[in-house]
Amino acid sequence: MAKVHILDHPLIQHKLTFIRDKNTGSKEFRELVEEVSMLMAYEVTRDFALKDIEIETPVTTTKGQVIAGRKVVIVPILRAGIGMVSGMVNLIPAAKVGHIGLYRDPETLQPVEYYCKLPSDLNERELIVIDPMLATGGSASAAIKFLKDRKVKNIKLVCLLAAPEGIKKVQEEHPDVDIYLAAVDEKLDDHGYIVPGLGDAGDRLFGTK
Ligand SMILES: O=P(O)(O)OC[C@H]1O[C@H](OP(=O)(O)OP(=O)(O)O)[C@H](O)[C@@H]1O
Ligand SMILES: O=c1cc[nH]c(=O)[nH]1
Ligand SMILES: [Mg+2]
Repeated sequence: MAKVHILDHPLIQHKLTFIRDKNTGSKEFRELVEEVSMLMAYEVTRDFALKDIEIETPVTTTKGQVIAGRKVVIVPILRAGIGMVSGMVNLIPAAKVGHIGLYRDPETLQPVEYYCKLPSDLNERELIVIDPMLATGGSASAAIKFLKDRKVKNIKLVCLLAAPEGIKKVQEEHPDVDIYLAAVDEKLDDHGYIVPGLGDAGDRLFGTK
């Protein structure tokens, strides 16, 4: 079974509190989501392998370590996942970015696909799927299945908040995918919103209703 990593770093938890606050406006919300995503990228890349290289300092020759050619694709689930891209790309600048467009039907809560653009060398790369919200898990699970159908093997899922239902669904359907979260919330409400949550992540990022 894949691991669930809760990233309880004080900086992440501090910023998450203001992300949750309904009085935080779109500008600050966007900035905070970017900052938390960057901090999360730091943990998500912790298992990246290093290789030794020789360099010259102004004083002498020495060995240094660099990341061993790990190729990454960051895949935001549109729309809300877009809010996490810049923070992730800041720390993994060589990453390509693929997009999967899914929205959750408000009646059925089922994911509906409307867009896909992925790099052609997808299956030579490690994939990091990003979306602020893991609620029923339908969207994340569908996005991961979509990628696996294209023969991708190494996938991680990074979300800000999750409900226990969403974690369970992804773990059951994709036991090979590690999940990285800033927090696990209590439950879903009758409309499939995470409680206490942060509301509609896409609407708060983009100022829509
Ligand atoms: O786990 P689930 O129950 O599938 O819910 C989570 C999904 O819902 C939200 O997207 P939404 O459908 O609101 O689309 P948006 O990003 O365009 O706002 C969120 O960003 C996830 O993609
Ligand atoms: O709480 C939730 C659940 C799904 N999508 C959101 O944006 N928020
Ligand atoms: Mg939304």
